[in-house]
Amino acid sequence: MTTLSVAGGQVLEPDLTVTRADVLIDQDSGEILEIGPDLAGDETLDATGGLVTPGFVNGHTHVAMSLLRGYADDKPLDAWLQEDIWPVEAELTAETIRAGTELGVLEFIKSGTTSFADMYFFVPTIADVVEEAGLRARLGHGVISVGKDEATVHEDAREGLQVAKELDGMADGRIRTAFMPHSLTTVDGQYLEEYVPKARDLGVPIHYHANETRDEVTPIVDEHGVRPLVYAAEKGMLEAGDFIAHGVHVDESEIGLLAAAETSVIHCPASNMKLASGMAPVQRLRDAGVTVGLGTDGAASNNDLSMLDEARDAAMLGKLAAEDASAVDAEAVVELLTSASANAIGFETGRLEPGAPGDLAVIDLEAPHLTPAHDLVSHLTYAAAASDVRHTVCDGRVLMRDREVLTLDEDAVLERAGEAAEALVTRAES
Ligand SMILES: N[C@@H](CCSC[C@H]1O[C@@H](n2cnc3c(=O)[nH]cnc32)[C@H](O)[C@@H]1O)C(=O)O
Ligand SMILES: [Zn+2]
Repeated sequence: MTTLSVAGGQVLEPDLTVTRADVLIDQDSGEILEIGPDLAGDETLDATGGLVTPGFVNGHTHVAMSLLRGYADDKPLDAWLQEDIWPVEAELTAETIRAGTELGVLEFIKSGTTSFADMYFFVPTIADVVEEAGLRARLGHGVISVGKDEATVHEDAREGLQVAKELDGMADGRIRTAFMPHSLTTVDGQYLEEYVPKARDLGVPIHYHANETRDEVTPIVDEHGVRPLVYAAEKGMLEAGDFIAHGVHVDESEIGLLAAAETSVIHCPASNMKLASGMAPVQRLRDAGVTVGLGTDGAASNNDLSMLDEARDAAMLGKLAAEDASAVDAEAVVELLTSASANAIGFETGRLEPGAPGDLAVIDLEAPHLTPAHDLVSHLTYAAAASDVRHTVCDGRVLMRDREVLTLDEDAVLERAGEAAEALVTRAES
């Protein structure tokens, strides 16, 4: 057995108290062995002056959209997708996806994120990059029917099932999958009826965008006479382990449905603010017993992939939505950032305790904006930034040491991403 000791720091425990301790990880199993004083390991990571936190869990993203960062801003969801994003995405290739995924996961590692859920195209390529970079992910192929002929939709849906089946368990189990119809309005009901049961047979969860904008709610109410999440339940898409992205425009009956079904919601505050979609009722969801995770969504609607930024946004927006400064408090936000997001996407990560996966980040506290240290949970929510992350560890493997990423060549990734993005946009605009 080889071991890694993350030594000399303060450790954020699952009950959100902070203890001076070392964390010892078995690098063969990837699990945390012990948390306590003076734990020597074969390899040591210096956490002196730092806070050891669970690696952050990004519950909803489209990681390769990093290439579209800053390409199309300042539009609402529907126009943004149809006029700008989809025409460019039509030109994506596996090579472009590789470059964009490398760029996105580089940003994850540099900002302390160790696991994420992703919906996109060319998923086997995404899985290869995740494996090499050393992260943990739940991956799925986004299935859309609008604007496509029937044969193409069946092909798309079959690819969704195939990805869910074949990639599950890859990278020593760090890669899990889900079936991911894009949303309740972009996939016609007949396809949901046909393919959701097939995904159930594979035993994978279902993940989709839901109730993101009012324009997504109204057509379902008009056409089917029920709220979107009632419609989702009718289609078999609201079960324990499933998770929806956004959940902005949900009414009390839908909140009750989510809680009863044990379907989670991934809150994406930056994307919701930027596209002016609205504010998810995070406090009401949590009060009703719904598991709420946190996600960045894609970099084109954020425009960064830092979960610490997302944490602050979640706190600020949560208070505004509830018109209550005590809503979505710092402790709730740290749960959203770690254990709750992990629970939402079906991972055991997000907590530092013996037996849990060795996924963590060390935050450097020796900075003006993190001084004094009255309350480190408050600092994580309100004051810490991506650039404060000193080390990142996933499954017991050091992915970043002293801000040097060990699993990717940073300069090469940036260069390839710049070239791929430029070529992509040129293809789309010619
Ligand atoms: N196979 C599908 C791909 C879907 S991937 C997931 C899609 O979600 C899109 N997306 C990104 N952010 C959002 C959002 O906030 N709401 C809805 N869709 C989004 C993204 O651009 C991508 O097209 C197809 O043939 O089009
Ligand atoms: Zn999305």
